[in-house]
Amino acid sequence: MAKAYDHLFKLLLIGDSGVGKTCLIIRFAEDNFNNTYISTIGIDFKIRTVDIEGKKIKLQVWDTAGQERFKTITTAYYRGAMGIILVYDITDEKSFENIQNWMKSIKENASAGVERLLLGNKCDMEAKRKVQKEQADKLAREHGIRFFETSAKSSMNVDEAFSSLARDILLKSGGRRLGNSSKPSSTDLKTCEKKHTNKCSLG
Ligand SMILES: Nc1nc2c(ncn2[C@@H]2O[C@H](COP(=O)(O)OP(=O)(O)OP(=O)(O)O)[C@@H](O)[C@H]2O)c(=O)[nH]1
Repeated sequence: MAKAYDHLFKLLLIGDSGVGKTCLIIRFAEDNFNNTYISTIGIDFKIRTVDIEGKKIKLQVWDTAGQERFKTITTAYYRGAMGIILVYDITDEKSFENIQNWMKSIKENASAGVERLLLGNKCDMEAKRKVQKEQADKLAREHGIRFFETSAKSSMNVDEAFSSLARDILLKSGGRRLGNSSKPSSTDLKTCEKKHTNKCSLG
C-alpha cells in the first residue's frame, strides 16, 4: 500500500503557561477554538498532514505544559523535535521576556540543527497589546529565525506559521531548495512583515 505521506516532521511548542500553545495546535489540527483555559499536564500531541512543495508532510505537533513543575518531563521531548515553536502572548510582557529563557532551554536540550520559529500569539487582542511587533522582529533577527504574530482565536497566520516551519525543515532536509538558505534573509523577513502587517486586529 502506498505511504500516506512523504515525510514525518516532529514539531514542539514551548512557551509560558497560558500563551495559547494548546489553542494554536487545536486551531491548526482541528480548526477549532475554545475560550476555556485548561492548563496542559505534561505533554500531548496532534497530527495534521499538509502539502508543501508537492510533498505530503505529516506534522506530529507536540504540546508541552508551560508550567515550571513539568519542565523535567517536557525538556525530555526537545531532542526528538525537528522544529520548535517558541510562543509568547502579545498582551503579556513577561511571556516575551521569558523567550530568552526558552531559547536557552532549546540550546541545552534540543538537537543542534533544530529549526526554530517565534510566534506572538493573541494578536486579536490589539487593545491589550504590551509587546510591540518591532521588539519581536528584532529578537527574531538576532536569532536568525522567522517570526509571525498569530491568533488561535481568529486563525490569523496559524496555517502560515506551521507551513513556514515545515517548509524550512523540508528545505534543510534536502528537499527541493527555493533559495540559497533555509534561514530567512532580511528580504524574506521584510516580505513576511509586509504580508502580515495590519492584518491582525480584531480588537
Ligand atoms: N483572545 C485570544 N485568546 C487566546 C488565544 N489563544 C489562546 N487563548 C486563550 O488563552 C488561554 C490559554 O490558552 P492555552 O492554549 O490553554 O495556553 P497554553 O499555552 O497551552 O497553556 P499551558 O498548557 O498552561 O502551558 C485560554 O483561555 C485560551 O482561550 C488567542 O489567539 N486569542
